[in-house]
Amino acid sequence: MVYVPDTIFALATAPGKAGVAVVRVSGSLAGHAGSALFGKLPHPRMASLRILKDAAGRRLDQALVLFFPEKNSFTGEEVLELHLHGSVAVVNAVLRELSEMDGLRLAEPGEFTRRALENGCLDLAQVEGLADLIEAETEAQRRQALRVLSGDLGDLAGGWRSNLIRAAALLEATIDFADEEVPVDVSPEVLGLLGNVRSELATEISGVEAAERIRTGFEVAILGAPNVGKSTLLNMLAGREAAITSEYAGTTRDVIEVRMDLNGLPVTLLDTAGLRETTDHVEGIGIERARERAKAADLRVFLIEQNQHPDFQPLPGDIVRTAKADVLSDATDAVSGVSGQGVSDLVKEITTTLSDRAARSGIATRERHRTAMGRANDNLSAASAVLDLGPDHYEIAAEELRSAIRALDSIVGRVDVENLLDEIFSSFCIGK
Ligand SMILES: Nc1nc2c(ncn2[C@@H]2O[C@H](COP(=O)(O)OP(=O)(O)OP(=O)(O)O)[C@@H](O)[C@H]2O)c(=O)[nH]1
Repeated sequence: MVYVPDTIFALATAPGKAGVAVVRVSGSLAGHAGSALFGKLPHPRMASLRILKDAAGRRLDQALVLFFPEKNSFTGEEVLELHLHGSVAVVNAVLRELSEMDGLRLAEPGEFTRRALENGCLDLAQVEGLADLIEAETEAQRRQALRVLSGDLGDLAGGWRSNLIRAAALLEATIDFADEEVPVDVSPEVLGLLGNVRSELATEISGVEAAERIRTGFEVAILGAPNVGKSTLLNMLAGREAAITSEYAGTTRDVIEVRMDLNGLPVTLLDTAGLRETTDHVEGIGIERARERAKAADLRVFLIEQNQHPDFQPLPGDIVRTAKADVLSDATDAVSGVSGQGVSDLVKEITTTLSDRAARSGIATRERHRTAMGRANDNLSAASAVLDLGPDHYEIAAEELRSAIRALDSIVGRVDVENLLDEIFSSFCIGK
């Protein structure tokens, strides 16, 4: 018997009051469900305004409906989209009606996308790109996610794969004809192919860290002595009173985090406890935390009082500013969280520094990709090393190439990823 998956349905838009709410149905009974709700199905992929009715013929809503035939939809299955009036009551009534139809059930989180993957409409990297696109809050995140969703990583891995398959084929041919006189030495060509793939892998591997930062956000820590004005500056940057400020030194004790969009870059600003020697136990813990978080941050902004020597060592690339520019006679390189003096300049410098780092990102965006590329790279370096030992060792080199191909295949989900799927899809919301 052929296994037919259930037909699933869910609200695809955010729950709550809205102008329009979209309910999506996917599976072999999607068309049936549509006919039951509003009669004849519209032309494939053409919007049509219909009256939806329940089984007893009572009106549920007037809605724009779309029908996508099998193989011509996001999931690869028949898909029905109902663009309803976005009220809780309308959505609930339609979901209730669908749940009463035979063979239909509510979708699990990410189940639509999972079906798209299973039906070959998306590869695994694209699924990750889609998850990132839905999470995207800033321009940099949107652009990066869209690149992965478009399949660029799959294309790149596909190119490496073809090169490695050609290299493996050359080796296999030599192995198969080992007893005969082989006129050509294949190792230069094989080494050339491996060299190209390895250098591209190295570039991509080195870009993952920056890409991860774009995904999860850059951390910028504001540091300085107590009372120098760190919290006031953070509030000015955040545009709201995120941190408590006061004239008492030692006000900020724990690390305060504010997420913001800094000219398209996702940034988490950290306000930290003022750095000083203290006998106060709780303040001491805060200062220790401040130092640790600041060390791990992507960038540090040091605020110093005029004419005071900081008792800390900025790292290369860190930003140093004199505090309280508004009360200084010479406000060069100074900033004020009270008057706003120097703030746009500071924002510009933070943005430039982080943009330079963001520019190092490649197409691969996750630790999972880095691990797979790293494994492939190790296999290829092992293969290159044994190739130099002569044709007797080609068998081992070919095995290393096969392992490298398997590692690269895991990026797009061709192999070895069953155990990852639950983890990846659990981060999706229902209806996606
Ligand atoms: N004139 C002037 N006063 C400021 C400025 N920034 C902060 N202050 C004042 O300095 C005092 C300390 O400000 P905070 O922002 O709480 O300083 P902080 O560095 O976060 O202090 P801790 O939490 O103790 O580490 C407050 O009374 C602020 O009003 C500034 O740019 N100009």
